[in-house]
Amino acid sequence: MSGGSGVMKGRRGLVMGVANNRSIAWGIAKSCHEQGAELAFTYQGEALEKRVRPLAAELGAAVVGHCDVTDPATIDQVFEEVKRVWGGLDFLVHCIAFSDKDELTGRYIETSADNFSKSLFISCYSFTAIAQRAEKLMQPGGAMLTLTYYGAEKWMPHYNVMGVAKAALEASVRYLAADLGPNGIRVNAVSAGPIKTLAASGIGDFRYILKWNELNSPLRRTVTIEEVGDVGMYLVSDLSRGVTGEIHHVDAGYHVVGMKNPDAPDLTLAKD
Ligand SMILES: NC(=O)c1ccc[n+]([C@@H]2O[C@H](COP(=O)([O-])OP(=O)(O)OC[C@H]3O[C@@H](n4cnc5c(N)ncnc54)[C@H](O)[C@@H]3O)[C@@H](O)[C@H]2O)c1
Repeated sequence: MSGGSGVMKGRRGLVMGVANNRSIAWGIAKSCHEQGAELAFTYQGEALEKRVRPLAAELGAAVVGHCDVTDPATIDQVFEEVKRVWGGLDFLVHCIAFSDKDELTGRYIETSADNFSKSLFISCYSFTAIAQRAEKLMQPGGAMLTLTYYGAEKWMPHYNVMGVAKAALEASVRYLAADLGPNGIRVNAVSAGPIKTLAASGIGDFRYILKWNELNSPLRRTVTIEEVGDVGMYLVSDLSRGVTGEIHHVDAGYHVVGMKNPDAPDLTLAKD
């Protein structure tokens, strides 16, 4: 622990979705660690294992194995390992999404049935599948967190089927919160502004989206994984013990804006 006030001391959390040190999951993990949490990570496949293991070591965290959410046996294995190592779980961080890159450009209407199913399964259903396993390991005071984007609420260029998947994910946060609330387990989401990560690089014109947010958000900038991380940490800590079913925006205020900032430069200039 370095510099934190220790609000996460004694809490043990599973972080799913670290791909590298630019991942939002990594920002959340760092913040939880700084506040005293004990962490465990999963990775998706051998290529990412090489990145995740050294990062986990940096935080003195455990690595509980490979998890591909399309393979339920790997989810079961990870939760069995968490149970074996810790016996229980205080919080869960789900930062997992996928869609075919070819359909994250152009028109939503072109979405194929196959990619629709795959995107909704990985980006939305996986949170429910994981919550089913996590519930069994949690006591009252447990907390679950997922990551969403404003493209769930409003049309965004190129976000397409991911917007539909995130809308379903946000609805599932509310349903899971209602299911798990009587057991004292909370379920929330952070709606992060655009950040340059591996997943985001698959979205068409992403640089343009970043620039637009920078010029038009109330804070006139974009956000960092550390800023998302601190809010994520708050939502899985006892500080937010009265909060559940919430979609908390960490987007420099962009979601309150209804029109282009008149002082922002011309759009064609902003695209460069
Ligand atoms: N970057 C942004 O602008 C932004 C904004 C809002 C929300 N989000 C969301 O944040 C979350 C994390 O994304 P990120 O931007 O940090 O990118 P990232 O590429 O660092 O993380 C995405 C993660 O999803 C995992 N994943 C994909 N398919 C999987 C599968 N089948 N099984 C297991 N894991 C799988 C990858 O391994 C990776 O670790 C995603 O839900 C994303 O939609 C991102």
